[in-house]
Amino acid sequence: METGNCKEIAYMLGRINAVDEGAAASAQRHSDQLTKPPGSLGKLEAIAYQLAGIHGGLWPDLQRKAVVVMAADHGVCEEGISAFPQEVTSQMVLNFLSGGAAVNVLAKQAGADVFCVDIGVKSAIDHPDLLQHNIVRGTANMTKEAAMSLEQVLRAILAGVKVVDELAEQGYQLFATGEMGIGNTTASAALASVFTGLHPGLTVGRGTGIDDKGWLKKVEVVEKALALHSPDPKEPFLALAQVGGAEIAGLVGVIIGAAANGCPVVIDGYISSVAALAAVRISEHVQPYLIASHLSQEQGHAKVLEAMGLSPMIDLDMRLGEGTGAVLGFHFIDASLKLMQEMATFESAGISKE
Ligand SMILES: Cc1cc2ncn([C@H]3O[C@H](COP(=O)(O)O)[C@@H](O)[C@H]3O)c2cc1C
Ligand SMILES: O=C(O)c1cccnc1
Repeated sequence: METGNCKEIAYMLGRINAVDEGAAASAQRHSDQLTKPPGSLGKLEAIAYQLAGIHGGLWPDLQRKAVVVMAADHGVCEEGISAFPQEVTSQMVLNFLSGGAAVNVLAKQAGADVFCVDIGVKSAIDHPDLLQHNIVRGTANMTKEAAMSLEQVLRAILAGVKVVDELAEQGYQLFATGEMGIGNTTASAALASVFTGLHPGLTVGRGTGIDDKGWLKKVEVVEKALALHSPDPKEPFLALAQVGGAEIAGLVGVIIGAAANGCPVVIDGYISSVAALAAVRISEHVQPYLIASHLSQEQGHAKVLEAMGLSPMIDLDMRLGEGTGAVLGFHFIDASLKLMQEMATFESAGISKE
């Protein structure tokens, strides 16, 4: 492994501070004085305590929001595991850049900005708004060889960290993970099996909408890749190289970067959650910075979230990715903070507690 990049990642991990439990406890004390039975706002309360803990006081300003969409291609597409052709990855990149994708619409509504990154797209795309961080022109077919080298994984992670460092420098305070990569639910299922120990029959989903026959094939493909590489769950960097994807590694960097900058990061669906689980396996210190947004329809998502001790805010039967669920989650984060800041207390409203 290239020692320079290893050192840089170790340095990033060292920048992650423990959250302030005292601030989280003060947030809860404040919340318990508001005109509602304690705990009755459920996860909206829990999120507020978590945000106070991350911020180190009451209340963070999270006006400037960014969703980072990592795009990459997958060699495993050769095995016929997606309902859509590989070209859709780069076609969708252009769609993100012209503002026409679902995530663009939802981000605009939530007051967030979309940043699209070429981290592993097969052919170069020349566009002034595309963040150019390509580390591989499409991964290799994981059923035949490692998807990437360890070096490429490290470079992808560092690229994700760099993107977030620059956005944090520009004043962004809240991040969401998004991705685009035809075939990436196959890589995600393989990694989910590695990290949870679940059989591919429980981690492989329908992705873009494959039928029963396609699903059986996809399970076989993941089984074959796992049999070839025998990835070790205790070696997350290597597992990412063997059966991962460049956008998944890039999102690991986004998550580490957000935590290192003291910013909460909202996790989207299956692919993003697998990236978050890989990040947690790299360093458990990132976990307190994670907020799960929605429960994807993709089989295995609930188990991946459970493995990190996360519980999603919403379940809208979505299965799109791009960061769509995470950006919807921004609304609930805003709602949580507004409630804490604007509700009356029992005392100020003259309401009896007992
Ligand atoms: C038009 C279109 C837009 C998308 N936006 C996200 N995805 C999602 O579907 C892909 C994963 O599914 P699979 O593993 O089955 O290929 C990813 O690109 C994911 O972001 C899309 C897929 C399509 C077709
Ligand atoms: O949950 C997701 O992120 C997802 C599910 C299916 C297809 N693309 C993304």
